[in-house]
Amino acid sequence: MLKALVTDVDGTITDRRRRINTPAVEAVRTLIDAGVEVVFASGNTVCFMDGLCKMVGTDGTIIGENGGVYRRGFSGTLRVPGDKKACLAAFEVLNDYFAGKGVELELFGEQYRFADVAFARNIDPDEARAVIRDHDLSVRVLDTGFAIHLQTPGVSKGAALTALAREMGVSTDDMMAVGDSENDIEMLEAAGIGVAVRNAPPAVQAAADRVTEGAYGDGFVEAVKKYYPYLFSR
Ligand SMILES: O=C(O)COP(=O)(O)O
Ligand SMILES: [Mg+2]
Repeated sequence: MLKALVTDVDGTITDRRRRINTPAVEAVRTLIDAGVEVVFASGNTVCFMDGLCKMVGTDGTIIGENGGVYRRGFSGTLRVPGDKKACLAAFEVLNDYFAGKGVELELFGEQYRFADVAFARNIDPDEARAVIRDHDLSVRVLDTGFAIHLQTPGVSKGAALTALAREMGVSTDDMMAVGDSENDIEMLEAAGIGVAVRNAPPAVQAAADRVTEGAYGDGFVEAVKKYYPYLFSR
């Protein structure tokens, strides 16, 4: 029996422009009202996630900053496995490199982040990876389709999911995870059932147990209805 649903946010319960998919919100509320725990897992900041949890109606259990932070309920202790200093140092290296090519990097919500660094997708992530490699930096470059993130190794939504499952007293086998992007791969692998929505790139689809027919929020709703048919039979 699936006791918890862990879902990515951007690209999974939104459309391609990041507008929330309202049937996806309704599906989440149906799960919550039936006693299924719903966890949002995102590259976004804690404050963004808190607003989302309040307005959708979850208990505030979150994985944020690609697993760089996680928390059980609104009032739980915020765990911070990520290392923002290392990510910021790597960002400075990238910033200098791209400035030399006349390209300015635009940070996203830096003052609200505890663990990872996010910036606009106006550069090629593979070029950023090569620069990080050349400088021997121990930092991962993640492209979510909405932003580029820097994160320390070992930190992922999947690692946070495993730690959170322990705090929740739920086995990861009893969890379903849904996602759309490379920052979701470890989470899709860690959960008992991993579902990729149709817009996910091939490597993400390959990491999933199932890929939906529909894309974005429509794919999310399809997955929820598939695994919880009894909640949607009327
Ligand atoms: O913050 C991002 O870049 C993407 O967020 P997501 O993990 O909810 O897709
Ligand atoms: Mg996403």
